[in-house]
Amino acid sequence: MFFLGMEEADQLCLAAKSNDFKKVQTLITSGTDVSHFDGDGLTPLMHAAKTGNAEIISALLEAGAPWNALSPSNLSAGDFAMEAGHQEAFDLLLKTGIQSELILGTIARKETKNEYSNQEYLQDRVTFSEDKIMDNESKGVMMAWEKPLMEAHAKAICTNGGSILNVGFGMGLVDTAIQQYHPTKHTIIEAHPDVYKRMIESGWGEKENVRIVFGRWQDVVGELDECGYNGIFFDTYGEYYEDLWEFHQNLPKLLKADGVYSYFNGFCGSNAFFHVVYCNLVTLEIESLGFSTQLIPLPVKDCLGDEVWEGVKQKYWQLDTYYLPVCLFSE
Ligand SMILES: C[S@@+](CC[C@H](N)C(=O)[O-])C[C@H]1O[C@@H](n2cnc3c(N)ncnc32)[C@H](O)[C@@H]1O
Repeated sequence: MFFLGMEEADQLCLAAKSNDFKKVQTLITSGTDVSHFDGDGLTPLMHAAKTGNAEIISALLEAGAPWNALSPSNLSAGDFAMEAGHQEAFDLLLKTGIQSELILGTIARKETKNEYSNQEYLQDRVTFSEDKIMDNESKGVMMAWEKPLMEAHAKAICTNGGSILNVGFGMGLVDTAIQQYHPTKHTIIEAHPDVYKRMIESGWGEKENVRIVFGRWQDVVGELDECGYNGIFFDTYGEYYEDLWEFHQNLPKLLKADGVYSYFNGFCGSNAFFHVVYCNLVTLEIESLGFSTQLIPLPVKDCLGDEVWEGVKQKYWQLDTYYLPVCLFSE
């Protein structure tokens, strides 16, 4: 099976591919590079994930193999395990992904050069067209294909009627849907001056039940009604997981005891496994605040033809299913 003259790192890929645990162990012990990509662009961990060998996967992960390396077709080891239905392998990779994002991801993202995550976005111009808002790098801030998702979010948070809070106006899709449920009070926080100006120009400031709070939610959260909201939705732009987490810490003092919270669940929308890692991460962290989360699958494949992304720099969503979070205080 092993070719004379073959580099040790390639031998490691081959050993993982052929389920040879002993050889994998020997090569790891002799210091072989566990993050090597073979001629097909695959790492030893990807090969092990394809065959589903949990023993080899554990050994590679312990030796520091990167769980988040990507193949030429943008698939990670976790994607391979998921596609092949190898549950144990998938669970191991998921656990590693969650732990690593909790620790290393946070450290890396904190090293941002700006005062806050989306400082440049909030200071630059945005452009509006009928079907999207784009930032000044031609990245989609909000796009019309999300309309059915926004309608579903509105339905979820308006279940009990009453007072509703939305963070991030964008194209006003979720707010338009919220208005259809006739909330007694509808508070909208928006931080971008151009988006705010457009809200005012299009009459949102004159609606009887609407209160617009202009500013970053981080700066205006103290102006909100304590334990006053029956439904809350969060969907900003250019912020990180840590920002969402920071917002979540405010939930217990904003949401009524029987209130419903939801957020745009778009983290890592171009890789199925990374997305699962983030779905789990948010669910776990929000659980520590006393909430249970239900993720409702919504098919989105049909709204997303190639024409949707014409002129847009990044396809921020490439998955077939969107998981809409519905979060409630646990009993
Ligand atoms: C993705 S869009 C929201 C789309 C909206 N859900 C809809 O249905 O059209 C994100 C919005 O959040 C705003 N935003 C970004 N950061 C914010 C912050 N820290 N506080 C409040 N709004 C913010 C952006 O300017 C943008 O209008």
